[in-house]
Amino acid sequence: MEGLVYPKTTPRILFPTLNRRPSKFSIVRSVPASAMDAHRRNGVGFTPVRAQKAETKDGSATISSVMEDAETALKAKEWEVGMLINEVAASQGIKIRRRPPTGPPLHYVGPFQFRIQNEGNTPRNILEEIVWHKDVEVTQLKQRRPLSMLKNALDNAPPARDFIGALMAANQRTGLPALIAEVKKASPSRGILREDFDPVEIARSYEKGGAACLSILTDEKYFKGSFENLEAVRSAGVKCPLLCKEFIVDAWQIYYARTKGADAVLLIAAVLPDLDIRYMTKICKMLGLTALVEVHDEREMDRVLGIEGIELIGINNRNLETFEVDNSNTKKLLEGERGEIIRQKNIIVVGESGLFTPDDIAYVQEAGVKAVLVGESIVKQDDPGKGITGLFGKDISV
Ligand SMILES: O=P(O)(O)OC[C@@H](O)[C@@H](O)c1c[nH]c2ccccc12
Repeated sequence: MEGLVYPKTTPRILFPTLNRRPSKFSIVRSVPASAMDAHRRNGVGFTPVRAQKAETKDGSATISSVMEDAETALKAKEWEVGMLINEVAASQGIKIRRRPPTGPPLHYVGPFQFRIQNEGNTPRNILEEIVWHKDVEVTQLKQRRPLSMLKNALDNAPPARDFIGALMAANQRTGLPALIAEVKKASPSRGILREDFDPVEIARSYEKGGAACLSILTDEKYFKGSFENLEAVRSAGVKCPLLCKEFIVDAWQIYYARTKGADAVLLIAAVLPDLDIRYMTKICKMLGLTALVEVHDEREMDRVLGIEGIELIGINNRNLETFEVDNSNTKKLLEGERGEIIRQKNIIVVGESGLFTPDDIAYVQEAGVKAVLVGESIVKQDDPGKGITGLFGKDISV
C-alpha cells in the first residue's frame, strides 16, 4: 500500500510548462526509451540526444531491460503525479509546491538525466526548499527499503504509546498546558541552538523536568536531527511518548517512523492537500500512531476541521515560509466558531513555537490550548529540565 490513488490520466492542459520547445532543455545524458514513450504519451515534446533500448539479436527486449523500462515508466508517472499534486494543492490554497513545476531539480539523479534550465525550478521559500529536498531524499530511501522490507521492522518495533493520553493526564495533573519538549539541535531560522548535543541526555532531562511528551527532530539537512536520535531516545527507556518531527510528504515515512519507535507523527497542512491528510491519518490510526496536524492560518484550520477523525491540531505561531513568530496567531485561530467546533469535536490543541516565558504560556492557555510544543527556549539551557521550570514559572514535575 503505497502512495495515494490519483487520477490515472494527467490532462495535458494542466502542464503547459511541459509543452515547451526542446530548446528549453539541454540534455546531458541519454534518456531511457520507455521514459520517452511514457512522457510522449502525455504530451511532452523533447528530443533525446540518444534514446536506445537494449535489444537481443532477434529484436526483442531482454527481461532486465523490460523490468528497467517498467521501473522507469513508473518513475515518469511518479513525477507527473507530483506535478498534479501541485495543481490539487493550489486549489486548496496551499502555496507550497510539492515538486519543482517543470521537472526534477538540478541535483536530481533519476530517470530523466537531463537538465532543465528554468528558473521556475528555484524554491520560493525555505519550506518549499525543504519539501523538494525531502521528496528526493524519500525517493532514494524508499528504493533502498521498500515498504515490503519494512514489514519485519514494523513487527519488531516497540509498541506505540498513547500520546494524547499522556498530554491529557499532564494537563489534568498540573492545570497547565501539557508540555511536548523538543529535542532540536538547529533550525534554518536560528542556526545551531546547542553545540554539545546529546539527544538521550536532553530527553532524560526533559522527562525529569516534567515534560509529558517529547518531539524529536529527524530531518538531517535543515535541523541536524536524525532517525538514529529517535531510535536512541526510544531504546534508552524514556517513558514520554515520542513525536517524530519530520516533513512528511509520503506515507512511507509514517511506516518508517513507526519502525524507529515513534508514537506520533507531524502532518503539515501547509504542505499536504486534504486527500493526503485523510489518507495519512488513517494510516496513523492503523499503526497506532497519533497524528499531530499542524496549521498556521485560518484557511488551513478550516480545511483540517472539515476532515473526519482529527484528534490533535497544532497551531504554529511561526510562519514556516517567512519564519515570523506571532503568538496571537494561536488566539486568532481559536476564536469564535472555530473554537466552538474544536470544543464540540473534543480536539486537543497544541500551541507551537516561540514560547519563552510563563506569560507566553498563560497567554496561549487563555486562548484555549491544552498543550504546548517548545524547543528553543528550553533546549538552549545548560539543564534543559530546569529550563522547563523557568518556562512555566514553577516546577511542573511534581
Ligand atoms: O523552537 P521553538 O520556537 O520553541 O519551536 C518548536 C516547534 O514548534 C518548531 O520546531 C516547529 C513547529 N513546527 C515545525 C515543523 C517542522 C520543523 C519544526 C517545527
